[in-house]
Amino acid sequence: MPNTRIIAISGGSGSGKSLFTQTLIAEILDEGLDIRVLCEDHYYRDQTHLSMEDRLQTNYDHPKAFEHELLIRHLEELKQGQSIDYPQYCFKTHTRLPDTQPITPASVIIVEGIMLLASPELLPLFDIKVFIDTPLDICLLRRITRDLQERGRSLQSITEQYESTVKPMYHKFVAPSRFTADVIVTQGGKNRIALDVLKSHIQQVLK
Ligand SMILES: Nc1ncnc2c1ncn2[C@@H]1O[C@H](COP(=O)(O)OP(=O)(O)O)[C@@H](O)[C@H]1O
Ligand SMILES: O=c1ccn([C@@H]2O[C@H](COP(=O)(O)O)[C@@H](O)[C@H]2O)c(=O)[nH]1
Repeated sequence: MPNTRIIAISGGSGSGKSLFTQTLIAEILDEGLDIRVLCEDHYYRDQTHLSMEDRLQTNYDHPKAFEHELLIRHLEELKQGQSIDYPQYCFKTHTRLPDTQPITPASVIIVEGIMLLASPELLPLFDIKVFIDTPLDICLLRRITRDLQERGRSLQSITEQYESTVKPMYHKFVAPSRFTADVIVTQGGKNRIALDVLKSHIQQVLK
């Protein structure tokens, strides 16, 4: 697909990346414009060969936890006008699901995820780099609620994982990656002005 634009939306876990992205996508689709979204989470490595005990030891907040090779290949294929088999990931079992979902190319693709801007191999693919800058204590409060409700987690496992990997990896990888961003967004997924700025950019590309 000639001139495909790829927009990366990154930030800490619980910063509001998904809400921001889903709000943007819904408003663009409402206008009848065509756009795709890929979540970096779907590219967590397949761990079906590991026991549940071993899967619980994985550091999910390290760039190596993601199969970025596959994400790069998929973004390149979409840019070339080819469809991809989008992986599906289960947070409860910490591994890929057997089924994939076909995704067809579009002129604008949004990718969202924690390590997108912390991974030098991905940066050249992005036309716009956005960082959702939310204080870590707010991220944690949101993550607790979400992980209890949606990701089958206990409060104890959330707090242990936060101390052992989420917080240290945030400081090591995610926070410094904000300096690679073109746009820094405060107020999480509800920053109306930032949504409007990106929306008008996307409208210009698509119209
Ligand atoms: N500005 C905001 N105000 C209040 N709640 C928000 C805001 N941004 C996001 N949330 C909520 O916080 C939770 C985590 O946001 P989410 O977008 O899933 O984060 P991420 O994708 O960065 O992990 C969700 O329940 C979402 O609705
Ligand atoms: O199997 C898994 C995979 C990931 N996580 C945690 O998820 C977040 C990233 O997802 P967001 O949607 O950005 O919150 C990451 O911080 C991992 O710790 C997991 O717990 N288990």
